[in-house]
Amino acid sequence: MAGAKDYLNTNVGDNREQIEHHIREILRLIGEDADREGLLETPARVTRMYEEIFSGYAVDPRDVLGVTFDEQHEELVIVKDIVYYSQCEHHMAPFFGKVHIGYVPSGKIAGLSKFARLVDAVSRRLQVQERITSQIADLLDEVLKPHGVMVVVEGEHLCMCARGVKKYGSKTVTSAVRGHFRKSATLRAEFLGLIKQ
Ligand SMILES: Nc1nc2c(ncn2[C@@H]2O[C@H](COP(=O)(O)OP(=O)(O)OP(=O)(O)O)[C@@H](O)[C@H]2O)c(=O)[nH]1
Ligand SMILES: [Zn+2]
Repeated sequence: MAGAKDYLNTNVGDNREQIEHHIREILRLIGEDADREGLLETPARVTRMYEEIFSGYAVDPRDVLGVTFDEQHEELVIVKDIVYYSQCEHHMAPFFGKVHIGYVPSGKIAGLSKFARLVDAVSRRLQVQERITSQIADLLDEVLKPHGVMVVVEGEHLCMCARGVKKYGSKTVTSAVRGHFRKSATLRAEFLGLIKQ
């Protein structure tokens, strides 16, 4: 199980100046004139974009789930179609899609917005889709201690479209199951049926 140090690394904004400097160097090294008008603000813009797309490094996802409520609803709860945007750790190219989360509470529920915040905290970093999927399942399992959790993630990877094999439109689907979902094909089928609607 990952500890806080595996999640909480840095606030990108604290390194703004150095990042701008290195982006400027990259512009120069790919053959651009970093001083031409159209590029003058680019290092600062890219750095601001990094602050957004890598904002997950400033967050411990457990804090996101910090507020929970005691509630005796021990039936399936699904939060589906949560949009995420991440960067693959191999090429630093975007991949994005939807996350579907189902869980069966065992006395503790989380606010619905917290599932979306959890998705952002885990995906706004360099990632692989499989790890996003299992980290969300493990964090929910750890914090809510539910009877079970199932997570399905759909993703389109630009490193497979814009370059390399150039297979535009192919989708990757990953899943993670914990607790009762592992044992019960009926519960998995109920979850999969409801996320398709
Ligand atoms: N499993 C997994 N693979 C990913 C993900 N994102 C990117 N990749 C893959 O990471 C692999 C890196 O392969 P390498 O052979 O080291 O890199 P490459 O030469 O750029 O590979 P090609 O993309 O085949 O040109 C590629 O097959 C990517 O499609 C992800 O989220 N999960
Ligand atoms: Zn990639």
